[in-house]
Amino acid sequence: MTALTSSPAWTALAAHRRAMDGTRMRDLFAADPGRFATFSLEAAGLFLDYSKNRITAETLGLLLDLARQQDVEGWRDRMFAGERINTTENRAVLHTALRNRSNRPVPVDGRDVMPDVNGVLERMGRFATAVRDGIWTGYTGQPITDVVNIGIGGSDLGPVMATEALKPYLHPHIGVHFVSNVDGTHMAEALKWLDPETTLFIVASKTFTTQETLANAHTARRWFLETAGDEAHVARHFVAVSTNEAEVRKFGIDPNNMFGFWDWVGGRYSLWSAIGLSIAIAIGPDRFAELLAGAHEMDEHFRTAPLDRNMPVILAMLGLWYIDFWDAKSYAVLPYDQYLHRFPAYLQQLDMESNGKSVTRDGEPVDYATGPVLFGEPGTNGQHAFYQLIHQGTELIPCDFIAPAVSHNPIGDHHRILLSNVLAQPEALMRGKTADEVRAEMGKAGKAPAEIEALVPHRVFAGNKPSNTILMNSLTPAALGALIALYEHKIFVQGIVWNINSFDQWGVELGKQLANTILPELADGPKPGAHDASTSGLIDWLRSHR
Ligand SMILES: O=P(O)(O)OC[C@H]1O[C@](O)(CO)[C@@H](O)[C@@H]1O
Repeated sequence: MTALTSSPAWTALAAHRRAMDGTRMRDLFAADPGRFATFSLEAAGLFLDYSKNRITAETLGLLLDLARQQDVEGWRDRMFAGERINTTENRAVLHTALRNRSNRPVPVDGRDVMPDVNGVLERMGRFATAVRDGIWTGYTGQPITDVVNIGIGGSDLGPVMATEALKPYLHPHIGVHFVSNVDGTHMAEALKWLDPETTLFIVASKTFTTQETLANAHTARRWFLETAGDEAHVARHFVAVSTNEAEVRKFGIDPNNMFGFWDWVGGRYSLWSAIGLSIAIAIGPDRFAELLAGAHEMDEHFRTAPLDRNMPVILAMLGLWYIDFWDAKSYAVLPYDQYLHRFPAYLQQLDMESNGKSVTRDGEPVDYATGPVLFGEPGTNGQHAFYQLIHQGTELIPCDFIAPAVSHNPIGDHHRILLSNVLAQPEALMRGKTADEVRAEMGKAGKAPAEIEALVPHRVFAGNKPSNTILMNSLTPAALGALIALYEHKIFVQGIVWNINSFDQWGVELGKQLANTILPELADGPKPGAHDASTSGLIDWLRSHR
C-alpha cells in the first residue's frame, strides 16, 4: 500500500464508504429539509448545489480531513507564491499571475513577474484594438476581416472554447477561425472563403516546435504568399505567440510581432496569457479584462475561503470520493448553454492531461485511481444520446450540470424549456423510479397486469446517481472566467491529494517520437524499419493504396 491508501484519512473514508452502503439520497433529502442549504454555496458569481451527492456531513468532514492531511492548503499557497511545484519540469505554476488583477507582487526566483505580465497584456490590448478598429491593416491597406489562430492543444482549445462561449460579444465584422489539426482538411476548409489581403494569422505555440502547428503555419504562409508575392508583406499578416523567440525568428516572424509568455504558464492553463490574443481581438481588450477578473475572483475565493466553503475544494473532493471509493471511471460535464458547446472538449485537456498520471511525484506507482475519463455535450443534445447509460447503465457516472439563469437569446419559452431540463435530469438521476412507482404509473394508464410486470424491470430507474449543479446569472466574460478557474483549481486539488504532478504531460511524447520515425517511412523508398508486425503491415497497406 502507498502512504496515501494506508493513511488515517484514507482508511477512515474507506470505512465510511462501506457504512454508506444502502444509504439513499432520496432518504437523506426526506430526513433533512435543510440539505440544500447545507450543501450549496456561492462564489465569484457562481452558485453550486452539491446536495445531490452520496454524502452526509460526516462524509464531507472526512473528505476535508483527507484534503488537510495531503496539505492542499500548503500546496495551494506554494502555487500562488510561485514555488517550482512542477518538479519534473522544474517550473513554477503561475497562471493565476496572468489574471492577478490585484497586482499583488508575484515573485519567481525573487523577481516580481507582474510588470512583465501587465506589459504583455497592454501590448495585446493595443494590438487587438488596432485590428478591431481597422488601424492595423493588411498589405494592401484594407482592414483585417478574418483572424486565423493556428495552434493545438492548449494553444487552441482555450481560445476556441472561449470565443464560442462569448459569441454574443464578438466583433461584428471580424471572423475568428481556428486551425489545429495537421489534417490538411482543417486548413483547406478554413482558407476556402478567406482573402489573403484581409486575413491575419496568429501562430500560437508555447514551444514553437510543435509539428502540427508549424506544418499548418508554413502552409498558411505559402497560401498567403501565392497572392501577396513579396515576403515583406508577411509582417502585416503573421504574428506569433510563444515563449521561444529564437524559433519564432527562424520561422520568419519579426520578434516585434511576437507576444511572449513564460515557462511558468502551462499550455492547458494559457488562455489567460498572450495565447488569448485571438480572444482579445474577438471580444475586445475590455471584455478580455473582465474574463481575467472573473477568474481572479475565483482565485481569491480559492486562496482564502475555508475548505468547507471552498468551491473548487468541494468539487475536487466530491469527484475524488466517487473515483477512489465508488469506482467511478468517468465523469460527465453537461453545459445547458449552446455557447458552452466546446467546454467539455476544453476540459478534456485540462483534466485528462493534468491528472492522467499513474506515478506519484516521487515516481512511485499509485495504488488508487487518478483522473477520470471526461466527456460531455451540451444539454439537451446529450439527453438524446448518452444519458440512457447514465440513468440505467452499469457504470456510475457523476455529472456536473451547468446553466445560466438568463439566456443571451430569449426567444419564446426556449430558455424555460432548457432550464426545466437541466433541473429535471439531476432530479431524475437522484430520485430514480421504484418498481412500485412504475406499477402505479402504468396501472393509472390502464395497462394490463401482465404487461406491467413484463416491463417493470425495464422501466425502473435505480436512482441515487450523483450530480452537481452550477448556475450563473448569465454567461458573461466574468462568469466564464470564474467557471474555468473553478475547474482549474478543482483539478489542482485532486492532483495534490493524489500526490501526482498535474503540470507535466510526458505521456504525449512517445507518440510524437514514433510519428517522427514513421513519417519518412510513409514516403516511397526503402521498406519501413523495425516495427511490430501490425505497424509495419499498416504502413505497407497505406503505401500500396495511394
Ligand atoms: O503550445 P505548443 O508548444 O505548440 O504545445 C501544444 C500542446 O502540446 C502539448 O504539449 C502536448 O499535447 C500540450 O500540453 C500543449 O498544449
